[in-house]
Amino acid sequence: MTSLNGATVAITGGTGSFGSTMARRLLDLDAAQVNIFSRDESKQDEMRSAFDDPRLRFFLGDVRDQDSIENAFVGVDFVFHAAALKQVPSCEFFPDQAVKTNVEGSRNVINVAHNLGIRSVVCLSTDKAVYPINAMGMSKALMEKSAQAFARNNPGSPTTVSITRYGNVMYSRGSVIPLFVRQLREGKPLTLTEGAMTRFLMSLEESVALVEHAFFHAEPGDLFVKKAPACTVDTLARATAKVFGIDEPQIVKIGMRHGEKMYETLLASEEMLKATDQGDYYRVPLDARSLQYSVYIEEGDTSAPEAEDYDSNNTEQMTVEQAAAMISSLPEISRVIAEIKK
Ligand SMILES: O=c1ccn([C@@H]2O[C@H](COP(=O)(O)OP(=O)(O)O[C@H]3O[C@H](CO)[C@@H](O)[C@H](O)[C@H]3O)[C@@H](O)[C@H]2O)c(=O)[nH]1
Repeated sequence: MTSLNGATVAITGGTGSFGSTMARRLLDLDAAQVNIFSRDESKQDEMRSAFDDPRLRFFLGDVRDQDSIENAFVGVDFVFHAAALKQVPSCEFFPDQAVKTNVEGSRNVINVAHNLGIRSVVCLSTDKAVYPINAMGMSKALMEKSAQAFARNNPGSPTTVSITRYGNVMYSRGSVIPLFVRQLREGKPLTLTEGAMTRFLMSLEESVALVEHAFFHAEPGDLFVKKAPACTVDTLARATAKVFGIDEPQIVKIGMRHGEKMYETLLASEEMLKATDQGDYYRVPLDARSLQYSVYIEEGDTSAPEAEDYDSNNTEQMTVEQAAAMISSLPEISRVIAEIKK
């Protein structure tokens, strides 16, 4: 199989922002069947009626429960694993829950895929997994490690496990752009945590293309990172206001939230050293050195070269105009503007 045409694909967390965008893309690519696996029956119901496509199948379950995963994975060729606890504050308050879903749940997904001989599993990760300071990022970092350890320890597996790591996806559920839009519509000031904070910005549509690439081209344990521009939160607030014709928005400063960083890193300098530049993204191959204890201790990497990391401060920085152009191209923004005009 060299394309997704005619393929059966399972998406864990399939009702989320990423999962449902991927589902739409797969249907457009003529996938034979797309299995949506998630916990929330009402979101499944909404998605069922919004898509109205018999190729979508819905499976209730939880990545913490292997039996429920198996149900959804029988006959599947590819898995996109997007199910996660991803809110920084909730993981901060309930870190053990983040471990159960993001670490143990991911391991279950990989194990079931391996047992069923599924061709490829792509695990969704985040820049918050790099030099993590909050429980969400730490649990995602462990998910990445466990995916890589699977690849290292199971060279004969029929299943290629890889990782795609992204920065902030614009307009994803619960994120800051829809919040700014709501505040603008209600005539309220924009709440700014810390104006100088920077974030990578990318759209869901461009992000899912990398998952497709990983399905077909990943070597076991590969990590793919989508390159993206960034901007400060102040620029982001002004750009969102500009899209609605407001040049000087009212802004209140609320201060940094629990577990936040001033900037995010998509690739650590150590990863950057091994990365190959593939145009729109970087590929970091698995470090497949034997972890046999003496080799690990006595034969480190002697080259000790230097590299910079790839972070939201040293990537391309957008101006208000550039960020506004990016925001106004989002389908959600067109919908809001059409609603306002009604
Ligand atoms: O009222 C607010 C809320 C947020 N921010 C700032 O806006 C930026 C983006 O915030 P948000 O959209 O909440 O995203 P993050 O907290 O950066 O996390 C998102 O982006 C990650 C990828 O980096 C994903 O993994 C997470 O699931 C997702 O919530 C941050 O600098 C916030 O400090 C404000 O200025 N005002």
